Amino acid sequence: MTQSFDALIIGAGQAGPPLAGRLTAAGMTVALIERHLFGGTCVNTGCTPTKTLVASAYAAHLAHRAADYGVVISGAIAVDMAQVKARVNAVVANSRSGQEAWLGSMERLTVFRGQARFESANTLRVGDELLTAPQIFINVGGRARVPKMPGIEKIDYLTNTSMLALDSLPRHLVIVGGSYIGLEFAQIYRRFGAAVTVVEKGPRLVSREDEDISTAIRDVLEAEGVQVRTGAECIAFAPHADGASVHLDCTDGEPEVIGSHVLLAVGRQPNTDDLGLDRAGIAIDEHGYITVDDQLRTSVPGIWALGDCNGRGAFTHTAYNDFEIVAANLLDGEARRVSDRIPAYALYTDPPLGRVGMTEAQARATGRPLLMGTRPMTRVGRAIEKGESQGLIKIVADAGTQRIFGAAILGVGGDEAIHGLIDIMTADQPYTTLQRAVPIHPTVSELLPTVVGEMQPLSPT
Ligand SMILES: Cc1cc2nc3c(=O)[nH]c(=O)nc-3n(C[C@H](O)[C@H](O)[C@H](O)COP(=O)(O)OP(=O)(O)OC[C@H]3O[C@@H](n4cnc5c(N)ncnc54)[C@H](O)[C@@H]3O)c2cc1C
Ligand SMILES: NC(=O)c1ccc[n+]([C@@H]2O[C@H](COP(=O)([O-])OP(=O)(O)OC[C@H]3O[C@@H](n4cnc5c(N)ncnc54)[C@H](O)[C@@H]3O)[C@@H](O)[C@H]2O)c1
Repeated sequence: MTQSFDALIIGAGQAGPPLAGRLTAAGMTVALIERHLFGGTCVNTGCTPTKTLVASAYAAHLAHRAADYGVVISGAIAVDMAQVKARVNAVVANSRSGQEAWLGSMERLTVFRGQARFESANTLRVGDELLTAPQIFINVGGRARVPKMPGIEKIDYLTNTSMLALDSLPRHLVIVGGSYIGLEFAQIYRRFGAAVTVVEKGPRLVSREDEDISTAIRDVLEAEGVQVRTGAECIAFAPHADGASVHLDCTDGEPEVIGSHVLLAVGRQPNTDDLGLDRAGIAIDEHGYITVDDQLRTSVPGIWALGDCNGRGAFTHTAYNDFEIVAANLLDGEARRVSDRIPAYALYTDPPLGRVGMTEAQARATGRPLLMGTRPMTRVGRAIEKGESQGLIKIVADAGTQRIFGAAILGVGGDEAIHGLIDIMTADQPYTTLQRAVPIHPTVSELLPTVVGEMQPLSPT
């Protein structure tokens, strides 16, 4: 039997549930289909568990540094990995069950458990059920990409999902991929006491960032004992008595690393391959991302794609912003667009990297006259007082319009302090407005007016 609704939502990740809330509140009947865990990637295998692990790793790190603060710990410092995992599981379970309870209590919402597939442009199949609606919202997210790499099928590799099942310390964790996922896990497990090697095929870590930022992050990780191997262009795997061997073709260093565990962190791929998109005629790009316009409409009228699966963002806040855009356009008579979004994100190494807008390289590529200000965290009082003065602040602005183009705050509290700049960019105000504010002392944010006040013309190179 076919059941009819006003709208269907596929996926209970970051955009689907709040959209269900808005649509049902507007009086619509909605079916939401989830095949696995409520909360999707962020809650279950992404942000929430990893940032909970970051907190445990920070505690371990600080315990080892206790003497720097005049604190005496008598006896050995140990990490109980089973306890660490139990803490993660509790935080995740709490978040997931909150999400599930919220959806369960939503009037006019029917939740289906199972894999949704398109039968046509207005009908989905979920097991034996056929669901139909004039509007369909796709929020299917993504999963770890496992590229064809020589020997990969012969070893037991881990992904961000299976990493979370570990409740003992790897002897030597080899991480393939030196970007967000790889670097967060690298520092976490190094601080827990594992030997860690990061193998990155590119010439530097987090290559989307400017070179000075990449270098500063590498310095932080290496100072803690993480081995970094960049330029690893010819990676191959083979089973080994101690786990797995990873053959490298790096410009320097040993040509082989033996790891007890191998984590693949080489990017994500959208969950669009088993959705029956072709039966609805929904266009995808060459990587499987659903093609959308500036208002997140797919190539088929009445069908939208939100979150990681549309390739327009890869973060929880961008997925949530997709929900806000679609809801505003459909229900509030607004005309919000993805292209109005100022890119911002954080990398949760310690210290974290807070980022907004363009990198210096991207700003230079505009050809506009630029101003740039930088300040090492060794000249930020709050960082010195906390004994955490690694990193730097860097702000680039348009010399003509006085608008900030972008900024990076790699330093203690950088993930929070960056919001002062996100806000002024969103308000479309000149950087001089920042200099009228009276920031609180002592904070990292209080140095932002100083950095913009000291900006100098950037010579073209
Ligand atoms: C290790 C890691 C750490 C991360 N840390 C951060 C961070 O600190 N900050 C940040 O902003 N982002 C972070 N991210 C990224 C963030 O998790 C994602 O951007 C976000 O979860 C995307 O949300 P989404 O709603 O698009 O998809 P998801 O959260 O992936 O949700 C999609 C849902 O759809 C369901 N689904 C898929 N196909 C079907 C189908 N056919 N039928 C029914 N249901 C289906 C899935 O089961 C899933 O529940 C991290 C990611 C990883 C992997
Ligand atoms: N703090 C956060 O917000 C956060 C944290 C983790 C993940 N995420 C999200 O998850 C997404 C995926 O993260 P990711 O780190 O897996 O992917 P990524 O796409 O950011 O980086 C993949 C890295 O792997 C390298 N690589 C690719 N193929 C390789 C190979 N064969 N051998 C060695 N290195 C190789 C790339 O050069 C790149 O540095 C991110 O785009 C981000 O949106 C966000």
